[in-house]
Amino acid sequence: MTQIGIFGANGRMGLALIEAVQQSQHCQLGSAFVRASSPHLNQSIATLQPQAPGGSTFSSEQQLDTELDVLIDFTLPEGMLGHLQQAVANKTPMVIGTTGLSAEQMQALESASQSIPIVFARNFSVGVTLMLDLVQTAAAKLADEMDIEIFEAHHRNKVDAPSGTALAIGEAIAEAKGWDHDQVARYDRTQVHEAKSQQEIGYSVLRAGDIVGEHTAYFATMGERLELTHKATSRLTFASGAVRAAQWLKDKPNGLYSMQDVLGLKR
Ligand SMILES: NC(=O)C1=CN([C@@H]2O[C@H](COP(=O)(O)OP(=O)(O)OC[C@H]3O[C@@H](n4cnc5c(N)ncnc54)[C@H](OP(=O)(O)O)[C@@H]3O)[C@@H](O)[C@H]2O)C=CC1
Ligand SMILES: O=C(O)C1=N[C@H](C(=O)O)C[C@H](O)C1
Repeated sequence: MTQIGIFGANGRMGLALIEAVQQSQHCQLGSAFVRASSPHLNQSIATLQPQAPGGSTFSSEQQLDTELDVLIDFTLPEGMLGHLQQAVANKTPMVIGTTGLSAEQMQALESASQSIPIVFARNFSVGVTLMLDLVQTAAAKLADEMDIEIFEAHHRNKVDAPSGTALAIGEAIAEAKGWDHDQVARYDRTQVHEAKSQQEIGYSVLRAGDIVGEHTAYFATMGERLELTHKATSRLTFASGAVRAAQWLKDKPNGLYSMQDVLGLKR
């Protein structure tokens, strides 16, 4: 049995991860960590997640259990970096789904992967993992005059924008086109008083209600438009993917892995 430690265990994804671990035949909930200052510290997990093992309680992220096989982090960038240092100090593999990382934070994650094995994915669903491959095929095969735009929609509480998944889709397209993503990404057109350029990936964002996560890549030209869309309707989809990644990661050598590696979809 793989013993899993979950950071941010009281969050939306944390609670879904507890459920996914419970559903897994190969994993067990080792620890459900919350901040040392959290009102949930030492509380019964069942008060927030009825699927939790009976009698289990939230514990402090400052008291990492060395018996854990894999740590999972879906928090915020600053929190994730602290947890990453703890994982490196304990030599414990880590699955990371936190989005909104800066280039420097991403670099810190990459250098940590020289010391421990890490799976990092901005979307742990099977559908989006496949979509990253499909958009690369479309970008490489469709004519250069195709306009490329990416739309994403999420719940009102999401704090980063565009979503990590939207950026992953854009980066995959830029790679297939041989473009520098930072040069071609357009996040805001309000100050741009000119027509769309041929080498431009436009992003648009919607935040409303309880939308779990929707992404569309558009490839459009005169008279036709191809849309590739993924819609997640349950956080358990991401959580099950992350638990699958944790099980896969357990005995891997140090390095940075993607969900494409986990699912065997790497080109
Ligand atoms: N890769 C993927 O497939 C997916 C990624 N995500 C990403 O996961 C992350 C979490 O999303 P979600 O669960 O909706 O967010 P929530 O706000 O519901 O939960 C965030 C959790 O992180 C904790 N946290 C925040 N900051 C810190 C910190 N500095 N130190 C320690 N803990 C901290 C919070 O603790 P507290 O309550 O005490 O503030 C809370 O437990 C986001 O980055 C989101 O984009 C989400 C879905 C899928
Ligand atoms: O914050 C979320 O909810 C989600 N975040 C990830 C992202 O930023 O792409 C993945 C998913 O779409 C849900």
